[in-house]
Amino acid sequence: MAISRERVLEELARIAVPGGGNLVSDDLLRALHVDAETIRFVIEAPDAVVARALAPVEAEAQHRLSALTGDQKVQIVMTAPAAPRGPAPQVVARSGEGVPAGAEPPSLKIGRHPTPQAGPAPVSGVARILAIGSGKGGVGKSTLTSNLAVALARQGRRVGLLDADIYGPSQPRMLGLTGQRPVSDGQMIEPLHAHGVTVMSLGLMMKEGEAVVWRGPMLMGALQQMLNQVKWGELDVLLVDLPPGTGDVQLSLCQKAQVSGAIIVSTPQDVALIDARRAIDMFDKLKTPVLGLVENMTTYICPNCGHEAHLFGHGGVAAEAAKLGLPFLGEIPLNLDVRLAGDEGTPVAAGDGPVAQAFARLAERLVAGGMA
Ligand SMILES: Nc1ncnc2c1ncn2[C@@H]1O[C@H](COP(=O)(O)OP(=O)(O)OP(=O)(O)O)[C@@H](O)[C@H]1O
Repeated sequence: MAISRERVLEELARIAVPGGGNLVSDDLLRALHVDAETIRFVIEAPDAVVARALAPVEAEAQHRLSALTGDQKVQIVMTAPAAPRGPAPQVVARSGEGVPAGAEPPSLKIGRHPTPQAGPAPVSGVARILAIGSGKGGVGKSTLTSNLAVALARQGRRVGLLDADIYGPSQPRMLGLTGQRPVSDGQMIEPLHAHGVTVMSLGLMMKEGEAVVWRGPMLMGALQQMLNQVKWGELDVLLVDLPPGTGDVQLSLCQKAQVSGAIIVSTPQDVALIDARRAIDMFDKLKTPVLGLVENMTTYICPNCGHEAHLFGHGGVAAEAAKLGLPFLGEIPLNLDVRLAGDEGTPVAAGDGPVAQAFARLAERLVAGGMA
């Protein structure tokens, strides 16, 4: 049985932490994400000493939640803010996906302090950087990014994809790269290639079973390395798959790189749209142009009877785009093949059929508009 976000919070509020209080009342939880398949969150300790003291609390949370739900995978990450100085991030982390068993991460140390730079800089050889964002997790941002990348590559564009979703890097799985590691000569990283797309993921740089959460300067340094120490080659467009929400990664990316624009993905429900508006506000504040909105998981057509249903509503994102005076870039149907293809490592956009066509239309629109 899958349990709700409210039930997760209720259970976590029962877990006492050293010194009194509980995980919820002491405001130690970050980035809680609950969907039918996953319960994921970060426990953020004020420092590394407290993080170590909280290890039994993390274990209890893992145990309690796993006992409550048979269906959802429970992924907990413990982190403490980076120290003001020092080369390595203070990570006290476990769990995570996309990291192949047994494989060693490349020798290049990722997660150092950023090197000073005057302002957002271009990435050598990369003509455009597009940030793919969403206010809310689980709306299909990573799915859209991988499929859009493949659709653009099929139209002859030279495409790169940077998976910067540090809370759950899923691109290695979605693009069929699980088990592969990029190599590095200690200075530069050789990216991977899948379905015509040049790919790099923060997830590929981590040790097995580790989900690293950087904050502030460490995160900025890691992103800077992903942008400048990866041999991207000549690209027409680099798509950056952001974590959900409005956090440090978004901020770091827009401060460090000349981002041409952001595309916001949302499902049509009001709750998702409220979060999408927050993401749009954030990009406005960061002076990154929002190029448009995409509605995901729109119309569902029953494969058996052809009946058309709108499980999450329909048209909400187009209406919101019109209200905000932003382009509506297109809609992607809710379709089982999208998930299955993503799980199997060959995005649906690599094949034929109505969903592949929907991604192809989106890609055409971006190319025609000079955005990709
Ligand atoms: N159009 C669609 N039809 C069917 N399933 C979809 C569709 N879009 C996404 N999904 C599925 O929904 C789930 C969440 O998608 P995805 O991981 O892309 O979301 P996300 O917004 O990137 O989430 P997060 O930011 O939390 O990683 C995945 O299992 C994916 O296969």
